[in-house]
Amino acid sequence: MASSTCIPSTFTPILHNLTARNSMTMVGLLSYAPKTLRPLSLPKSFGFSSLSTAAKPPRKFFQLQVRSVATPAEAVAGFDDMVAGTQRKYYMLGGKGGVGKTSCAASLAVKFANNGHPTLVVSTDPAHSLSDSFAQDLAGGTLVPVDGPEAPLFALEINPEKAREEFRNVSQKNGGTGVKDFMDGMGLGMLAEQLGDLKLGELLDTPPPGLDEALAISKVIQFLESPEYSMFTRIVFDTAPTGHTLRLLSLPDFLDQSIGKILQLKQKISSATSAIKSVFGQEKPQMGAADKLEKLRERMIKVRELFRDTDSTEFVIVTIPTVMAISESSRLHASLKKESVPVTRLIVNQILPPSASDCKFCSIKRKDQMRALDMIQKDTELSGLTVIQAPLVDVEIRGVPALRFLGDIIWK
Ligand SMILES: Nc1ncnc2c1ncn2[C@@H]1O[C@H](COP(=O)(O)OP(=O)(O)OP(=O)(O)O)[C@@H](O)[C@H]1O
Repeated sequence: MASSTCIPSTFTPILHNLTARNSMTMVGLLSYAPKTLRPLSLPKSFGFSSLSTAAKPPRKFFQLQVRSVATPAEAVAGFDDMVAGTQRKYYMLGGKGGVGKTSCAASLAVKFANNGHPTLVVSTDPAHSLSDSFAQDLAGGTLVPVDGPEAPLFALEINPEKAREEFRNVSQKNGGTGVKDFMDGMGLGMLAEQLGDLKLGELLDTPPPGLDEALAISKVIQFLESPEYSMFTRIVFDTAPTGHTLRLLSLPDFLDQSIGKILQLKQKISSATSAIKSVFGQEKPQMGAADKLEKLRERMIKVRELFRDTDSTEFVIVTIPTVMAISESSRLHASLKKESVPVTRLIVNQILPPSASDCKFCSIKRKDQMRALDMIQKDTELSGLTVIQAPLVDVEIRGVPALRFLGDIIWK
């Protein structure tokens, strides 16, 4: 089957060279025709084997060597399903550190935008790399437009520390030392002892791992409630590494419980202090903060619902072909399944191309990778997932053209 596509005429000589060496050279560079276009038909079933960099972009995307590697992604991934409809959908990409979560998330966001979806890509990983991936400064915790794609694409890097600080302030006013001091001052020591039942002190002093992530996602939900965000029909999350994600899944329940207790206590404090106030004329505790806490609790419940909503949400696991990464992905999938989080796709990233067999080191490495891929087929957790194989390319995936390039390989 041939697919019609375009090549910038300014780069034709390079294409000719490549074509002369190998007639299957062209697939990867076709998407990167920026201004002057010339239609060209090429077989769709060729994959990339490597990409080499020239001095200046976008030229580097035209020095591409392609072999007739059938891209397994093609038959199974179903990007058409992902892009269909204007109802808002959320995609969460997660996996072990360094496997390519950010690159895959950013490439998906670019692809959605280029398919007409106003898209938001959000990083909730405390170690943000979206800015690096888009080669643009996206820091600051607000919506930043990404230059390049056809439909609007915005990025948001949530600052989890700031979110935690906010939470801490609010909680302290309601049930932490703020309330404790207040109650001690009021001679309400007995009531203060009830604070011992709360896991709140523990929560504030040694925040459970994953709290940052939960708060970051809760922050996103807060943003999404505002009209400014209503335009987005696709929202892609670049999440923190596996450990955080697993802890995050159990966290909403934990926080929900803790906050529920705080709010009950607030009720008691409120009635006790109003009685005292009527005698001594003291100030009431600040109730605005409790409302904020209630809001946080509501958002936590929404986070939990969002993660489990099969109609609008999909969690995509990203891995690499090593035994360690695949074992971790298997555990991640088991945990996601247990929590009823919808998962259908597994991206196996950074697969060495067959051409790597020319080098002894690469050839051994590739054999290892093939064994790891076999492991997926035998793994009871992973074998049922749609596996998308993405090649290791020999240039860093940075900037919208590069992400578009990667996106066209992965998301088909
Ligand atoms: N298929 C690929 N081919 C070549 N390089 C890749 C590929 N995928 C990712 N990379 C590179 O690997 C590095 C790590 O990728 P990325 O930041 O996407 O991983 P991550 O899983 O988000 O990492 P972290 O867990 O640290 O956030 C980057 O330099 C990226 O350009």
